[in-house]
Amino acid sequence: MPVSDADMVRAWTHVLTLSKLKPQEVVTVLTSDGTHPQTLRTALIAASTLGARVNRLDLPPVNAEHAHSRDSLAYLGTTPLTGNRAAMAALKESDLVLDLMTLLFSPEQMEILESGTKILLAVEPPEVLVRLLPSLEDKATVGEATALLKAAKEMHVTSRAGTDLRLPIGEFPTVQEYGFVDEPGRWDHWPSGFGFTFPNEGQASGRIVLDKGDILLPMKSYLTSQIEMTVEKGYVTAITGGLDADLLNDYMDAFADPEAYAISHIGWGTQKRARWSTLGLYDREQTLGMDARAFAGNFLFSLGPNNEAGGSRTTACHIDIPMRNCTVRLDGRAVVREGKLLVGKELA
Ligand SMILES: O=c1ccc(O)c[nH]1
Repeated sequence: MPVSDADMVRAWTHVLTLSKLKPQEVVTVLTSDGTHPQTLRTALIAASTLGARVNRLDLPPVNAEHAHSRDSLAYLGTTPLTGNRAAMAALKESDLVLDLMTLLFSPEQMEILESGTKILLAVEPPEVLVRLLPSLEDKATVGEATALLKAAKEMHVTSRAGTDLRLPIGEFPTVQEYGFVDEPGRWDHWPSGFGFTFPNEGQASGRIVLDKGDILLPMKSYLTSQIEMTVEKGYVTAITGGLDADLLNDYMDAFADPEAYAISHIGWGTQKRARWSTLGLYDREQTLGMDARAFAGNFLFSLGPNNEAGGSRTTACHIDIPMRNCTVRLDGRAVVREGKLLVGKELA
């Protein structure tokens, strides 16, 4: 559904206000060839109207010779900022970077954040951005979830399909994604609504059974057959099943990188306005699939890099896998039960 410029300016104004943008602060809008023109046009208007000093930094796309998908999260690590001192200097001198290109999981993103610059990623199409406008309630819900994560020593994920995955945690920080950047040095993604951490290096173990309807990203596919993964010492050591498993194995083989099989971030969706079924209503290249990552009650895990949380793995291959109908326990206490997000006294 098209979105009017007026609605998108109002949406940007809402998000920039939640991000505590002040007059005279420097905002740099980071763009590349895949940037959505309406998202860019309305970001510039909203930021300028709020009194910010607004720059635009347009960088050429990279990785075309490697990536098998045009999804901006499919091939990570190197970005147009790699080795680009002038661009890095401009971004580190900015108070806020609106990333309409995708720096996620890049060493450069971490370096910019360490300078105190805030980064907000916004690459979903305007109608998804407007439908999943962030709120202070989202921040509170994600904050409750990550507070439980922070206090826990082990995440244990099970399902009727056969998943039984043990994930010792505590070595890495938790990450909150609630859609705006209200503190210096913070990164976030608009739209979102989930929290996560990373398993202690080399300690994830057990079995994951992806069931029909679970989602693979960046494939943007709903499984029509089960995929079984064996997890040993933090890595997926076997991926078996039918055609869906063959397709995943073939895609991951292309990276020829054993680090691609490491368990990366682990958490669950808390966004009640996102839905499991939404991905099926979009063409593959229209969306990153953030509804799939954020829908309340999913168990979201990923394969590949962990540099986002200070880990040393920066593999280019990144697979996000939101699962339905899982039970997620933290030190024995359920936070999600058979795909239903538990809140308030249900968490007892
Ligand atoms: O917002 C995101 C998107 C992808 C990802 O793997 C984590 N967070």
